[in-house]
Amino acid sequence: MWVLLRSGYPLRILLPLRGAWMGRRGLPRSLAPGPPRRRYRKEALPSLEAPVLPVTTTEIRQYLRARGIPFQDGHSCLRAPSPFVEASKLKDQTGAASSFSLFIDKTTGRFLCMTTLAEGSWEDFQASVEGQGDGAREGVLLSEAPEAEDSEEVRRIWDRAIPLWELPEPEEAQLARMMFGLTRVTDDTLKRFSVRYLRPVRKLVFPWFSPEGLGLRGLKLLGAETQGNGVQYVETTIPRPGAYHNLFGLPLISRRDVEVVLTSRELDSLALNQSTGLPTLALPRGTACLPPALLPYLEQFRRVVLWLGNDLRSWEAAKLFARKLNPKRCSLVRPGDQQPSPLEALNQGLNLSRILRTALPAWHKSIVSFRQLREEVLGELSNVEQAAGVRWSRFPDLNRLLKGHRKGELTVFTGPTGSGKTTFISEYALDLCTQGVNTLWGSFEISNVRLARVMLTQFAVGRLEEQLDKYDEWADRFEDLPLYFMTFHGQQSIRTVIDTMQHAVYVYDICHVVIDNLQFMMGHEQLSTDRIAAQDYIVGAFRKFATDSSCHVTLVIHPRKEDDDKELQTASIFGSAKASQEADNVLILQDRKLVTGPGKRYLQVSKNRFDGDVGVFPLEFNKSSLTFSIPPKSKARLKKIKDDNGLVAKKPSSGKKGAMPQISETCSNQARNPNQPDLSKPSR
Ligand SMILES: Nc1ncnc2c1ncn2[C@@H]1O[C@H](COP(=O)(O)OP(=O)(O)OP(=O)(O)O)[C@@H](O)[C@H]1O
Repeated sequence: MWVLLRSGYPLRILLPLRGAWMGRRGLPRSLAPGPPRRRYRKEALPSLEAPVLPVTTTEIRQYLRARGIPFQDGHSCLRAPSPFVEASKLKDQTGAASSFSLFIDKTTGRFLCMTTLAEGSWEDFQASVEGQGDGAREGVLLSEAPEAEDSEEVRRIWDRAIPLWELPEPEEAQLARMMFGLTRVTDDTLKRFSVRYLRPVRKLVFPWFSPEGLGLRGLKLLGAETQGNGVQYVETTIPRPGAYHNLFGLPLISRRDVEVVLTSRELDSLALNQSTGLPTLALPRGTACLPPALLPYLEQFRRVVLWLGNDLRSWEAAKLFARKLNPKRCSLVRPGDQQPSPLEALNQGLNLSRILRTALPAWHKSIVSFRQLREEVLGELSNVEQAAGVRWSRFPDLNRLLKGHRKGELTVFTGPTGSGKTTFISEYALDLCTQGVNTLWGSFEISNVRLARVMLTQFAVGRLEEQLDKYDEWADRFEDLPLYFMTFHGQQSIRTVIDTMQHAVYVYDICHVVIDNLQFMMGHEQLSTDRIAAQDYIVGAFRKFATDSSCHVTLVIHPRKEDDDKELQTASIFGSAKASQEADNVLILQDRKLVTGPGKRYLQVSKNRFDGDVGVFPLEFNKSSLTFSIPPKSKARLKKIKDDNGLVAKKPSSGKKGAMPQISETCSNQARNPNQPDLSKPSR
């Protein structure tokens, strides 16, 4: 595979480093290729470069027409003859399919040549068309064939793994089938998909074959661990997840197939294919993301059914992925009691073809009737907890007040200068990110290095300066988080920032963007003479982005100057009331103590559009770990007392058993602090 080390977007990816994953794979030493090794990769994308404006589909079309390059319009890509085919030594002359083998992503302009597997950015494509091709091909298209050590390991594992039915002991085979829920999956199906079993570690092995059948590119190992009454699956991929672009099942797809069912797990694809006979593909990273690099492989399908799982998160992911695939050709299987995941459905003896027939079209016109919405409303009602969003693991009080972190919302966060806003919001976002919320940071004030240092310290919950020998271990784990940083620093135009965010949502399936802070977008505005109008415009742009992209935006805004002895209120947010009206949630970091609660700060949730609960809870800062979350053991036990504001906090008690560990109180919007403006009427 070829990859480019250049892109027009000011995003920097934290690429996972190698080395430590060998331990995490849990492979026996005999299978591990020698002592742990560490290789640093080059930055995939430049930092601090002037951002290049993204290209639009119209511009791509105009460019191709102006250059006399014929093209066909596809679902997510344009297809054109590949300028890389001639240069290639491959002699694939199978006619029309290979003559239009270049796929150009309509949203990003990135290209992939299916014949040579060359890929690159829109600028690189232009460079090769405009005669700088040879240089570009040699200099920019740097070869990234699977790394030799990976290939060796892939080969070693694959050779050691055997088909399930070749296990010498029938009991062992039976146990393995039970662990993976494969009792109803036949040997024929396992054979067709070339699934093997690695006995020493009791893991299933799913191969990743090159599209042209040129060999094994990678593997996914799946382990099953019992947890309570259920089973938890643990995945490991080679290469690392960010480079693992396997659409499992691709070798079984024929060029004539026009319909496919996408699943989030290989096991589901086995079940579906066996019981319906339909072409099925499993996404490499489940519901976490649909990398655009895979879209060219899905272009041939006129209909795509997404059946990703049986929870609300799978449903949300299916809706997001359908946008990329072109909703007009997508149908979605809604989770429900009678519509579990495909493997479960097979095991329960349900009719999978019938479930597929109930799939709902993903495409909605601008005006919909309740009939089209009723299934979605039912989904929310029957999954109340999931509908409340992802819950924080470090901040139970935030769960109590906000209930969770939901897609498509705008959170405005403010607090006095230097009070610890960045530090708090860093931990708040990190908490969600560790739970699989794909996060993009826009830190305009402090450098990404400093921010990453703060986050890493919070991640390790301790000072790393004093334990540098542990640095690699923590850094390796940190790099596996779905965390990305914009490389902007200082003033930026809102248009560029929003374009970058849109790009990140498309490419990395970002669900949470943190902007620290809004003031850095004010300077470049045409309207800078009227700073309040400029801020309103910017807040409106973030609001629209959050809604349209179904992505949560957390926006840090400085407060207006107020007397030091006064607490901040919603009305203290700099600018007009627009920010608090547009926001779904307003959080205020109060730079003072909650009467006798611990810590010198407290967090106030002063608006909560989801269910109206507002309230306060104290934050205790730990200087060595830079965290505000209270470690469960040392949680202060508190008893109720009233603070000046009429809000209720609880006072530390002697720590007797049974005392409440929580120190937050909620109050409904009706019983709010009289100093707060009435926010019960949403502006939208
Ligand atoms: N509760 C706290 N007590 C003491 N120090 C803190 C606390 N919270 C953060 N700090 C420290 O104060 C410094 C400033 O914190 P931070 O940058 O998070 O504040 P901020 O509110 O974002 O600042 P600004 O208003 O400049 O954006 C950091 O060194 C941080 O470690």
